[in-house]
Amino acid sequence: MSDSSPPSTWLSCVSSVAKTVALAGGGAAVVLVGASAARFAVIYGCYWWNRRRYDLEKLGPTWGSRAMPIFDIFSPEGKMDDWIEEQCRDPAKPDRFRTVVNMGPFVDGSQIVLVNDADAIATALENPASFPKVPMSLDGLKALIGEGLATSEGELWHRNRKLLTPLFHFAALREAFPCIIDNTVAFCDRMEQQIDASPNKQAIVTRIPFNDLALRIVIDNAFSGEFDPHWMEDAWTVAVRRAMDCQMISFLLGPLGRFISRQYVHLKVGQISDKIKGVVHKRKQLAAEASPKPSSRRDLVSLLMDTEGMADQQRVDESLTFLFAGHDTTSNLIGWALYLLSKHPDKQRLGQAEADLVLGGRAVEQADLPKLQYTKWIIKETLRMKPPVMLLDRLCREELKVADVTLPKGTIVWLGFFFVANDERHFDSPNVFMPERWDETTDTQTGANARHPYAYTPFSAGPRNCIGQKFALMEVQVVLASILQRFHVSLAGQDRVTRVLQGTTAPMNLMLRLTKR
Ligand code: HEM
Repeated sequence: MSDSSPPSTWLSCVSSVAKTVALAGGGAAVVLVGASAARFAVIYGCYWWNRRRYDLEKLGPTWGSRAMPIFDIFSPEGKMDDWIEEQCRDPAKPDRFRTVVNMGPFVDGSQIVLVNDADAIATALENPASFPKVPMSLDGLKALIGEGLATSEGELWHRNRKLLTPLFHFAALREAFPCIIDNTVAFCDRMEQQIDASPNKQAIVTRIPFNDLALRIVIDNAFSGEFDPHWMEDAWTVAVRRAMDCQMISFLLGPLGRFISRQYVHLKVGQISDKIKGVVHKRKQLAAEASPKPSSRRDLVSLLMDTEGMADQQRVDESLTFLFAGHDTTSNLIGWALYLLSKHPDKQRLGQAEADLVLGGRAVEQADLPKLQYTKWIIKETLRMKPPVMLLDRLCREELKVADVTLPKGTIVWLGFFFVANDERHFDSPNVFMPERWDETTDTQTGANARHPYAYTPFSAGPRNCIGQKFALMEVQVVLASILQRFHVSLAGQDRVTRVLQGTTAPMNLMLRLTKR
């Protein structure tokens, strides 16, 4: 078009482009809304049809009539958790209303039932073939971490579990210890510098610095620190956020949504995978040149490299799994523990007194861990009251008996660890933060009164329990003892902390004030 074109020609050109874009956008929106509405109609239709198979009288009051619960778990207010807690904790409710709770439809139209019964949880977790992970939930996770230990099943899972178990043996944990303490001391030093530099001699911290610390520890342990932790933190945070958003899109739009969201998540996860592949190739090259490895420690990558016949993609997926499973969980546990300690200064003082007695002025050593008993109880109690994983979903490939209710094949069960561990049928005064309850010398729930072994399973149980449990407990014990040794922790401002599900259950709005002791 020449410079001399009259302005009206320009205008009509722009306006027709705008019209076309608006029409296309409007059309797409109509298609999306129509597709979602149709999908919901089918889901609810299937759900109402399915409900005939249930003795609804025996399922507790329903949440599902209000909404599809799967969407509420993404809401920052955590309304559904509060509702469940209300139901489960109300002593006026008949027992069975607290044991089996009708949670409404799953995204494929099947019935979700929350199961708060230790016997039923035991049956489901001990028989993964009859009660596998829910394929549709796994699908979302696979977009993020591929087909690693947490998302694989059958023979592949079995082989990988056997292969990766040595990473968590006593000797391997001993090797991992220096990296945990070095990162923790550096974290405490940074906090002290912030306090010294601030006019009112305090540091205000959210849950982010704990997240960074936990991620650094995993990166160092799994990859011998071969990544830039800042880059990895940012990339990982974006990837997890995208995966959470995309789960919603896949649920809303079905297979098409799943396809689109996978591509979107992959744009970020692909960058992380490329970095991991880079480490794998570097190690291969060094092995070929018979050069010494950058680290003589057997980290995750070296273990994966030494496995004959393992494809590089499998190595990447296992690495992503450890990044995912190994840092959000522990950082949230640290955040929740400090939150509870800030609300219970008397318990905090007991933890500080123990740190003073065992450590004096020096850093934690591995031999101190068995002596830091009170710190261990704080962790156990935090895992009971504020577990990073509140429940797990499973698909019933066979009937599941829960108290006097039989759930038919095809039911999606939510195994409510959290609700069982906060039920007065298993724990006295469950709403009270009482680390001392874990003192085995005074525990009244022993012998014939022994607590049900599945009444407290924050790391899950059975063959698919958490492989990183010992590592996580060691890490959190070191971090908490070091913080208690050096700082007072209190809430900065009003308590606005709520639970939010971001992969794991995180303390949203956590704002702590650290001052030097
Ligand atoms: C407070 C910290 C942690 C908590 C509460 C926790 C909790 C859990 C739970 C409940 C499961 C079962 C998930 C399911 O069946 O769907 C699990 C599995 C798993 N966890 Fe952890 N975890 C923690 C820390 C860690 C760490 C530090 C690592 C690794 C370094 C790790 C690695 C894994 C892996 C790989 C699985 C899958 C195991 C399998 O399926 O065989 N976790 N975790």
